[in-house]
Amino acid sequence: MGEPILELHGITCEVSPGQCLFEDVSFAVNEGDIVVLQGKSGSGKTTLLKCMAFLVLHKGKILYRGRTPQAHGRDKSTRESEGDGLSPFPTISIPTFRTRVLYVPQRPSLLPGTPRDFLYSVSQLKSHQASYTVIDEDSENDELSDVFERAIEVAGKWGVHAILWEREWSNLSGGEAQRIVLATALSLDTAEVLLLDEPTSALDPQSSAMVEEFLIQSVKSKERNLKALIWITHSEEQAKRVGTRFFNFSNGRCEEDISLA
Ligand SMILES: Nc1ncnc2c1ncn2[C@@H]1O[C@H](COP(=O)(O)OP(=O)(O)OP(=O)(O)O)[C@@H](O)[C@H]1O
Repeated sequence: MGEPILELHGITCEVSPGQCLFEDVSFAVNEGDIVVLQGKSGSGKTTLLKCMAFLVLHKGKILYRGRTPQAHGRDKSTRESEGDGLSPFPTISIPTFRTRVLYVPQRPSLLPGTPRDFLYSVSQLKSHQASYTVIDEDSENDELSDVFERAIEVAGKWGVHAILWEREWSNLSGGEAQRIVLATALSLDTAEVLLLDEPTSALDPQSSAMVEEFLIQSVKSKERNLKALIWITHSEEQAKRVGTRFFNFSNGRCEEDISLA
């Protein structure tokens, strides 16, 4: 097995001073892993995903490809002067790290405009563009329209009509918005790890099965950057269908259940 993609070392999170939600969460995510996170409502699953994406303050260390994102972000000369061995991966910053280890919310909350506007805005962020080989304005536009076509195609396979990309977020159903958010994350194709927060919670069983199968195949595919998933679900059946590793949150701890693997 190669180097882990992501490593959590002693992650501890306090939601308010002195009130620890969970402590000392440690595990490594390897290529091909679909890590299922389960536990009672309020146990801290979403908060752990947000810690992993550096969206919530925490203690402990998170390594991406063997380094903290901050260390990836230090420039080459600084790292050399510190006697730091150089990673074969390009330097990145925290915003770029968040595109490689991408948090996908259950549903978009209060987003303005349409999904199409959203996809174009996200694609144009510098952190996302760092992943593309942009040579000139024409190739940038080509890349954007490729991403958009891919997103429409992926969502189309899950029964989302192309016209919905032009509709305001506030006028989409929960299930439509959920599939569009997921299709956006997949079509951007920047992430090696997707942090999925109950990705099918608003879907009917048939749509849910299509999304599950697509995500499993995307991790196996060598054509895309995606290499692993962290997947929160409240469904035992879904956990068994998709998971390759299983973690449970209970009493402020997050432990792997190796009997299910
Ligand atoms: N910013 C915050 N300030 C205070 N408490 C918070 C904050 N964010 C989350 N919490 C609390 O932390 C606990 C864990 O929340 P979290 O969303 O991580 O749970 P969860 O396990 O994902 O729950 P669910 O299964 O219901 O989605 C909850 O009690 C929540 O109210």
